[in-house]
Amino acid sequence: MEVRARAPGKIILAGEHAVVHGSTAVAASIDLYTYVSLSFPPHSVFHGANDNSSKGPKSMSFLPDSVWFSFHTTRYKPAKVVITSELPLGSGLGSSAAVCVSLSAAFVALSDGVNLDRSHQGWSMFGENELELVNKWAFEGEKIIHGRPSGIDNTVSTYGNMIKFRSGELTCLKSNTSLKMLITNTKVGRNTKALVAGVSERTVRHPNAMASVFKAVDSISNEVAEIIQSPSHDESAVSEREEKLGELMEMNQGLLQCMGVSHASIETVLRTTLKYKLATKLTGAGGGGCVLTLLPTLLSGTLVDKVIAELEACGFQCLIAGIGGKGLEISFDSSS
Ligand SMILES: Nc1ncnc2c1ncn2[C@@H]1O[C@H](COP(=O)(O)OP(=O)(O)O)[C@@H](O)[C@H]1O
Ligand SMILES: C[C@@](O)(CCOP(=O)(O)O)CC(=O)O
Ligand SMILES: [Mg+2]
Repeated sequence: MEVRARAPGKIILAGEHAVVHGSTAVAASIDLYTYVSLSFPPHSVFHGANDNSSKGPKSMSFLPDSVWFSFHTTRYKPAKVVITSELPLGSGLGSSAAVCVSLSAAFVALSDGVNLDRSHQGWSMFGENELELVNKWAFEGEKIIHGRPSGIDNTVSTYGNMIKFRSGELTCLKSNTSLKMLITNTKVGRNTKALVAGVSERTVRHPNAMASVFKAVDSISNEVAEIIQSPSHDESAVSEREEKLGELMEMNQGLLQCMGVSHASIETVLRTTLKYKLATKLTGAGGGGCVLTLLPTLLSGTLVDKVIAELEACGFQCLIAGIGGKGLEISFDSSS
Protein backbone atom coordinates (compact mmCIF):
# COMPACT_ATOMS: atom_id res chain seq x y z
CA MET A 1 0.00 0.00 0.00
CA GLU A 2 1.33 3.40 -0.99
CA VAL A 3 -0.19 6.73 -0.02
CA ARG A 4 0.70 9.97 -1.73
CA ALA A 5 -0.06 13.38 -0.28
CA ARG A 6 0.42 16.75 -1.88
CA ALA A 7 0.24 20.13 -0.17
CA PRO A 8 0.57 23.57 -1.79
CA GLY A 9 2.91 26.45 -1.07
CA LYS A 10 1.55 29.90 -0.34
CA ILE A 11 1.96 33.62 -0.77
CA ILE A 12 1.26 36.11 2.00
CA LEU A 13 -0.57 39.13 0.60
CA ALA A 14 -0.35 41.07 3.86
CA GLY A 15 0.75 40.60 7.45
CA GLU A 16 3.79 38.31 7.58
CA HIS A 17 5.82 38.58 10.80
CA ALA A 18 3.16 40.79 12.42
CA VAL A 19 0.90 37.67 12.40
CA VAL A 20 3.40 35.99 14.75
CA HIS A 21 2.67 38.86 17.19
CA GLY A 22 -1.12 38.60 16.96
CA SER A 23 -1.93 40.78 13.92
CA THR A 24 -4.22 39.73 11.09
CA ALA A 25 -2.64 38.39 7.87
CA VAL A 26 -3.99 37.40 4.45
CA ALA A 27 -2.57 34.44 2.53
CA ALA A 28 -3.41 32.31 -0.52
CA SER A 29 -2.31 28.87 -1.65
CA ILE A 30 -0.37 28.62 -4.92
CA ASP A 31 -0.37 25.81 -7.47
CA LEU A 32 3.13 24.57 -6.64
CA TYR A 33 3.20 21.49 -4.43
CA THR A 34 5.30 19.33 -2.15
CA TYR A 35 4.63 15.62 -2.62
CA VAL A 36 5.17 12.87 -0.06
CA SER A 37 4.94 9.18 -0.89
CA LEU A 38 4.79 6.76 2.04
CA SER A 39 4.85 3.04 1.33
CA PHE A 40 5.35 -0.20 3.12
CA PRO A 41 7.32 -2.67 0.99
CA PRO A 42 5.34 -5.87 0.24
CA HIS A 43 6.04 -8.86 2.50
CA SER A 44 7.88 -6.66 4.98
CA VAL A 45 8.60 -8.40 8.26
CA PHE A 46 7.67 -7.02 11.66
CA HIS A 47 10.51 -6.76 14.12
CA GLY A 48 10.52 -6.75 17.89
CA ALA A 49 11.43 -3.64 19.86
CA ASN A 50 14.94 -4.96 20.59
CA ASP A 51 15.65 -5.70 16.96
CA ASN A 52 17.52 -2.65 15.63
CA SER A 53 17.77 -3.93 12.07
CA SER A 54 14.72 -1.92 11.05
CA LYS A 55 13.11 1.20 12.44
CA GLY A 56 9.75 2.74 11.69
CA PRO A 57 6.18 2.73 12.85
CA LYS A 58 4.12 -0.41 12.57
CA SER A 59 0.98 1.48 13.19
CA MET A 60 -0.03 4.76 14.68
CA SER A 61 -2.91 5.93 16.71
CA PHE A 62 -3.94 9.45 17.64
CA LEU A 63 -4.40 10.71 21.15
CA PRO A 64 -7.38 13.11 20.92
CA ASP A 65 -5.95 15.67 23.33
CA SER A 66 -2.45 15.74 21.98
CA VAL A 67 -1.16 16.79 18.60
CA TRP A 68 1.41 14.20 17.76
CA PHE A 69 1.53 10.55 16.80
CA SER A 70 1.53 7.78 19.30
CA PHE A 71 3.73 5.03 17.91
CA HIS A 72 3.38 1.42 18.89
CA THR A 73 6.83 0.82 20.28
CA THR A 74 6.76 -2.91 20.62
CA ARG A 75 6.84 -3.83 16.93
CA TYR A 76 8.36 -2.14 13.89
CA LYS A 77 7.84 -2.28 10.16
CA PRO A 78 10.09 -0.68 7.55
CA ALA A 79 8.58 2.12 5.49
CA LYS A 80 9.85 4.18 2.57
CA VAL A 81 9.23 7.94 2.43
CA VAL A 82 9.97 9.92 -0.73
CA ILE A 83 9.61 13.71 -0.70
CA THR A 84 9.68 15.85 -3.83
CA SER A 85 8.89 19.54 -4.16
CA GLU A 86 8.06 22.02 -6.90
CA LEU A 87 8.66 24.80 -4.38
CA PRO A 88 11.99 26.55 -3.96
CA LEU A 89 13.11 25.80 -0.39
CA GLY A 90 13.72 28.68 2.01
CA SER A 91 12.31 31.34 -0.35
CA GLY A 92 9.15 32.53 1.40
CA LEU A 93 6.72 30.28 -0.48
CA GLY A 94 6.04 28.06 2.53
CA SER A 95 8.01 24.94 1.59
CA SER A 96 8.45 24.13 5.29
CA ALA A 97 4.69 24.12 5.90
CA ALA A 98 4.01 22.16 2.69
CA VAL A 99 6.41 19.39 3.72
CA CYS A 100 4.95 19.28 7.26
CA VAL A 101 1.37 19.13 5.93
CA SER A 102 2.04 16.46 3.30
CA LEU A 103 4.11 14.30 5.64
CA SER A 104 1.51 14.53 8.43
CA ALA A 105 -1.23 13.71 5.93
CA ALA A 106 0.57 10.58 4.70
CA PHE A 107 0.87 9.33 8.28
CA VAL A 108 -2.76 10.15 9.03
CA ALA A 109 -3.91 8.40 5.86
CA LEU A 110 -2.26 5.12 6.86
CA SER A 111 -2.93 5.30 10.57
CA ASP A 112 -5.39 3.10 12.43
CA GLY A 113 -8.77 4.50 13.29
CA VAL A 114 -9.04 6.84 10.32
CA ASN A 115 -12.04 6.00 8.20
CA LEU A 116 -11.11 6.52 4.53
CA ASP A 117 -12.04 5.00 1.19
CA ARG A 118 -8.59 3.70 0.24
CA SER A 119 -9.90 2.17 -3.04
CA HIS A 120 -10.67 5.62 -4.50
CA GLN A 121 -8.65 6.34 -7.65
CA GLY A 122 -6.87 9.68 -8.08
CA TRP A 123 -6.53 12.69 -5.78
CA SER A 124 -9.14 13.15 -3.09
CA MET A 125 -9.70 15.39 -0.11
CA PHE A 126 -9.72 14.54 3.57
CA GLY A 127 -12.81 15.19 5.69
CA GLU A 128 -12.95 18.08 8.15
CA ASN A 129 -11.72 16.01 11.13
CA GLU A 130 -8.68 14.66 9.30
CA LEU A 131 -7.81 18.12 7.96
CA GLU A 132 -7.93 19.53 11.46
CA LEU A 133 -5.68 16.72 12.70
CA VAL A 134 -3.15 17.16 9.89
CA ASN A 135 -3.09 20.92 10.45
CA LYS A 136 -2.31 20.45 14.15
CA TRP A 137 0.51 18.01 13.46
CA ALA A 138 1.92 20.20 10.71
CA PHE A 139 1.95 23.12 13.16
CA GLU A 140 4.10 21.01 15.50
CA GLY A 141 6.47 20.37 12.58
CA GLU A 142 6.59 24.10 11.75
CA LYS A 143 7.60 24.75 15.38
CA ILE A 144 10.72 22.66 14.75
CA ILE A 145 11.57 24.56 11.55
CA HIS A 146 10.37 28.12 12.39
CA GLY A 147 10.85 28.20 16.16
CA ARG A 148 7.77 30.36 16.71
CA PRO A 149 5.32 29.92 13.81
CA SER A 150 2.02 31.78 13.61
CA GLY A 151 0.35 28.77 11.98
CA ILE A 152 -0.75 30.67 8.87
CA ASP A 153 1.47 28.69 6.48
CA ASN A 154 0.37 25.21 7.59
CA THR A 155 -3.27 26.38 7.70
CA VAL A 156 -3.34 27.75 4.15
CA SER A 157 -1.40 24.71 2.88
CA THR A 158 -3.95 22.39 4.52
CA TYR A 159 -7.14 24.21 3.55
CA GLY A 160 -6.07 26.01 0.34
CA ASN A 161 -8.06 29.05 -0.91
CA MET A 162 -7.45 32.60 0.19
CA ILE A 163 -7.64 33.09 3.94
CA LYS A 164 -7.62 35.75 6.61
CA PHE A 165 -5.78 34.50 9.69
CA ARG A 166 -5.39 35.86 13.22
CA SER A 167 -4.21 34.07 16.38
CA GLY A 168 -5.01 30.62 15.00
CA GLU A 169 -8.47 31.61 13.66
CA LEU A 170 -9.03 31.36 9.93
CA THR A 171 -11.71 32.96 7.74
CA CYS A 172 -12.08 31.81 4.16
CA LEU A 173 -12.18 34.79 1.78
CA LYS A 174 -14.57 34.65 -1.13
CA SER A 175 -13.32 36.64 -4.10
CA ASN A 176 -15.36 37.28 -7.24
CA THR A 177 -12.44 38.30 -9.40
CA SER A 178 -9.01 36.80 -9.75
CA LEU A 179 -5.79 38.42 -8.60
CA LYS A 180 -2.66 38.20 -10.71
CA MET A 181 0.69 38.33 -8.93
CA LEU A 182 4.17 38.14 -10.36
CA ILE A 183 6.44 36.18 -8.02
CA THR A 184 10.11 37.14 -8.24
CA ASN A 185 12.59 34.88 -6.54
CA THR A 186 15.66 36.94 -5.66
CA LYS A 187 17.45 33.62 -5.07
CA VAL A 188 19.01 35.13 -1.96
CA GLY A 189 18.89 32.36 0.64
CA ARG A 190 17.53 33.07 4.09
CA ASN A 191 16.14 31.30 7.08
CA THR A 192 12.67 31.95 8.47
CA LYS A 193 13.60 30.93 12.03
CA ALA A 194 16.43 33.52 12.20
CA LEU A 195 14.29 36.31 10.67
CA VAL A 196 11.35 35.66 13.02
CA ALA A 197 13.76 35.68 15.98
CA GLY A 198 15.24 38.99 14.72
CA VAL A 199 11.81 40.65 14.70
CA SER A 200 11.12 39.39 18.23
CA GLU A 201 14.45 40.83 19.43
CA ARG A 202 13.59 44.20 17.89
CA THR A 203 10.20 44.01 19.63
CA VAL A 204 11.93 43.51 22.98
CA ARG A 205 14.18 46.53 22.32
CA HIS A 206 11.36 48.83 21.10
CA PRO A 207 8.06 47.45 22.45
CA ASN A 208 5.93 50.57 21.94
CA ALA A 209 7.15 51.40 18.44
CA MET A 210 6.79 47.79 17.31
CA ALA A 211 3.31 47.52 18.83
CA SER A 212 2.29 50.47 16.61
CA VAL A 213 3.86 48.78 13.57
CA PHE A 214 1.96 45.55 14.26
CA LYS A 215 -1.28 47.49 14.76
CA ALA A 216 -0.81 49.26 11.42
CA VAL A 217 -0.20 45.91 9.70
CA ASP A 218 -3.38 44.54 11.30
CA SER A 219 -5.40 47.41 9.76
CA ILE A 220 -3.74 46.87 6.38
CA SER A 221 -4.53 43.14 6.37
CA ASN A 222 -8.16 43.74 7.33
CA GLU A 223 -8.51 46.28 4.54
CA VAL A 224 -6.87 43.88 2.06
CA ALA A 225 -9.36 41.17 3.09
CA GLU A 226 -12.29 43.56 2.68
CA ILE A 227 -11.15 44.66 -0.79
CA ILE A 228 -10.62 41.07 -1.93
CA GLN A 229 -14.23 40.25 -0.98
CA SER A 230 -15.78 43.43 -2.35
CA PRO A 231 -17.89 43.02 -5.50
CA SER A 232 -16.28 44.55 -8.58
CA HIS A 233 -18.70 44.23 -11.48
CA ASP A 234 -17.19 46.61 -14.02
CA GLU A 235 -13.77 47.59 -15.29
CA SER A 236 -13.51 50.78 -13.26
CA ALA A 237 -14.41 48.97 -10.02
CA VAL A 238 -11.70 46.38 -10.77
CA SER A 239 -9.11 49.12 -11.41
CA GLU A 240 -10.09 50.97 -8.25
CA ARG A 241 -9.76 47.77 -6.24
CA GLU A 242 -6.35 47.01 -7.75
CA GLU A 243 -5.10 50.54 -7.04
CA LYS A 244 -6.12 50.24 -3.39
CA LEU A 245 -4.53 46.79 -3.08
CA GLY A 246 -1.30 48.07 -4.63
CA GLU A 247 -1.17 50.99 -2.22
CA LEU A 248 -1.73 48.68 0.76
CA MET A 249 1.03 46.35 -0.47
CA GLU A 250 3.44 49.31 -0.61
CA MET A 251 2.42 50.39 2.90
CA ASN A 252 2.94 46.83 4.18
CA GLN A 253 6.38 46.70 2.55
CA GLY A 254 7.34 49.94 4.34
CA LEU A 255 6.36 48.39 7.66
CA LEU A 256 8.28 45.19 6.89
CA GLN A 257 11.29 47.43 6.33
CA CYS A 258 10.63 48.89 9.83
CA MET A 259 10.75 45.34 11.17
CA GLY A 260 14.19 44.89 9.60
CA VAL A 261 13.31 42.07 7.19
CA SER A 262 13.87 43.71 3.80
CA HIS A 263 17.07 43.15 1.82
CA ALA A 264 19.11 44.87 -0.91
CA SER A 265 17.81 42.31 -3.46
CA ILE A 266 14.20 43.06 -2.45
CA GLU A 267 14.86 46.80 -2.80
CA THR A 268 16.20 46.16 -6.32
CA VAL A 269 12.94 44.43 -7.28
CA LEU A 270 10.97 47.33 -5.73
CA ARG A 271 12.94 49.95 -7.71
CA THR A 272 12.63 47.99 -10.94
CA THR A 273 8.86 47.49 -10.75
CA LEU A 274 8.30 51.09 -9.57
CA LYS A 275 9.60 52.26 -12.96
CA TYR A 276 6.50 50.55 -14.40
CA LYS A 277 4.29 52.00 -11.63
CA LEU A 278 3.75 48.51 -10.20
CA ALA A 279 3.30 47.80 -6.48
CA THR A 280 5.62 45.28 -4.84
CA LYS A 281 6.15 43.75 -1.40
CA LEU A 282 8.18 40.87 -0.04
CA THR A 283 6.30 37.68 0.81
CA GLY A 284 7.07 35.26 3.63
CA ALA A 285 9.94 35.94 5.98
CA GLY A 286 11.91 38.32 3.69
CA GLY A 287 15.67 38.83 4.01
CA GLY A 288 15.87 37.78 0.32
CA GLY A 289 13.56 35.05 -0.96
CA CYS A 290 10.44 35.91 -2.95
CA VAL A 291 8.75 39.21 -3.76
CA LEU A 292 5.18 39.83 -5.02
CA THR A 293 4.22 42.35 -7.69
CA LEU A 294 0.56 43.05 -8.37
CA LEU A 295 -0.20 42.76 -12.09
CA PRO A 296 -3.30 44.86 -12.85
CA THR A 297 -5.88 43.26 -15.15
CA LEU A 298 -5.45 45.96 -17.79
CA LEU A 299 -1.65 45.72 -17.89
CA SER A 300 -0.59 44.63 -21.37
CA GLY A 301 1.22 41.32 -21.89
CA THR A 302 4.07 43.20 -23.60
CA LEU A 303 4.65 45.29 -20.51
CA VAL A 304 4.59 42.22 -18.25
CA ASP A 305 7.21 40.59 -20.52
CA LYS A 306 9.34 43.76 -20.29
CA VAL A 307 9.23 43.81 -16.48
CA ILE A 308 10.08 40.10 -16.31
CA ALA A 309 12.99 40.55 -18.75
CA GLU A 310 14.40 43.42 -16.68
CA LEU A 311 14.08 41.45 -13.42
CA GLU A 312 15.64 38.34 -14.95
CA ALA A 313 18.53 40.45 -16.27
CA CYS A 314 19.29 41.19 -12.58
CA GLY A 315 19.65 37.43 -12.02
CA PHE A 316 16.19 36.97 -10.49
CA GLN A 317 13.70 34.25 -11.45
CA CYS A 318 10.08 35.18 -12.23
CA LEU A 319 6.93 33.08 -12.23
CA ILE A 320 3.19 33.61 -12.29
CA ALA A 321 1.42 30.99 -10.19
CA GLY A 322 -2.28 30.22 -9.90
CA ILE A 323 -3.46 31.50 -6.52
CA GLY A 324 -6.23 30.49 -4.10
CA GLY A 325 -6.62 26.91 -5.36
CA LYS A 326 -6.91 23.57 -3.58
CA GLY A 327 -5.25 22.63 -0.32
CA LEU A 328 -4.07 19.21 0.81
CA GLU A 329 -4.99 16.15 -1.29
CA ILE A 330 -4.19 12.43 -0.97
CA SER A 331 -4.23 9.38 -3.22
CA PHE A 332 -3.82 5.66 -2.57
CA ASP A 333 -2.19 2.91 -4.60
CA SER A 334 -2.95 -0.54 -3.20
CA SER A 335 -1.06 -2.36 -6.00
CA SER A 336 2.35 -1.27 -4.69
N1 LIG B 1 11.00 18.98 0.52
C1 LIG B 1 11.66 19.17 1.66
N2 LIG B 1 12.46 18.20 2.17
C2 LIG B 1 13.13 18.38 3.32
N3 LIG B 1 13.10 19.54 4.05
C3 LIG B 1 12.36 20.54 3.58
C4 LIG B 1 11.58 20.41 2.38
N4 LIG B 1 10.93 21.56 2.17
C5 LIG B 1 11.26 22.39 3.19
N5 LIG B 1 12.10 21.78 4.04
C6 LIG B 1 12.67 22.37 5.28
O1 LIG B 1 12.18 23.71 5.42
C7 LIG B 1 13.28 24.65 5.40
C8 LIG B 1 12.86 25.93 4.71
O2 LIG B 1 11.84 26.52 5.47
P1 LIG B 1 11.75 28.06 5.74
O3 LIG B 1 13.06 28.63 6.14
O4 LIG B 1 10.61 28.22 6.66
O5 LIG B 1 11.38 28.69 4.30
P2 LIG B 1 10.09 28.43 3.39
O6 LIG B 1 9.06 27.79 4.26
O7 LIG B 1 9.67 29.78 2.94
O8 LIG B 1 10.51 27.60 2.23
C9 LIG B 1 14.39 23.91 4.68
O9 LIG B 1 15.67 24.42 5.05
C10 LIG B 1 14.19 22.49 5.20
O10 LIG B 1 14.66 22.36 6.52
C1 LIG C 1 7.34 35.28 8.71
C2 LIG C 1 6.11 34.40 8.80
O1 LIG C 1 4.97 35.23 9.01
C3 LIG C 1 5.88 33.62 7.48
C4 LIG C 1 7.07 32.78 7.08
O2 LIG C 1 6.87 32.17 5.84
P1 LIG C 1 8.06 31.42 5.07
O3 LIG C 1 8.59 30.35 5.96
O4 LIG C 1 9.12 32.45 4.78
O5 LIG C 1 7.45 30.86 3.81
C5 LIG C 1 6.26 33.44 9.97
C6 LIG C 1 4.98 32.76 10.44
O6 LIG C 1 3.88 33.34 10.25
O7 LIG C 1 5.08 31.70 11.04
MG1 LIG D 1 8.57 28.29 6.26
